[in-house]
Amino acid sequence: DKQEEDVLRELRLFLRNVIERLSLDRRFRAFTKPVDTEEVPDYLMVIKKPMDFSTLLTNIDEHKYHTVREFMADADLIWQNALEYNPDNDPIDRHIRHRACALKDTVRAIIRDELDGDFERVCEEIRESR
Ligand SMILES: COC(=O)N1C[C@@H]2C[C@@H]3O[C@]2(Cc2nccnc23)C1
Repeated sequence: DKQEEDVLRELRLFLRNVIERLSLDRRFRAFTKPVDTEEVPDYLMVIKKPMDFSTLLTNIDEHKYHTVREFMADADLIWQNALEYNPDNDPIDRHIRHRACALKDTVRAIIRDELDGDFERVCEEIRESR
């Protein structure tokens, strides 16, 4: 109904704003677009569900996320994939893992500080009612 659509629209606005702020952070540049599987031919053999900020935005615009929890499941893939694909003890891998951990902490801090628990509970109620 109208009020429920207003809640879901507010959710999309919040999620878009989170991604926009992450995309402005130069530490997270490697996470803004899908890993180029022509440059990295084995990527899809290792990583079963690639994810990046541009794909999250597309998913938001396609109304794929009805709760912050559903969004977080995909957002977490970004840093989880980076830790999985870049495990080596060399400076390049360690650098991207450091950024992946920074992304994990930053997303959690934004959600903790800016998401009202009552708002997420309303989103979960709407999703369960459908
Ligand atoms: C989130 O980003 C990543 O997990 N990666 C892993 C890939 C391996 C390495 O760095 C990435 C891109 C790349 N392209 C060309 C040659 N080598 C690389 C970015």
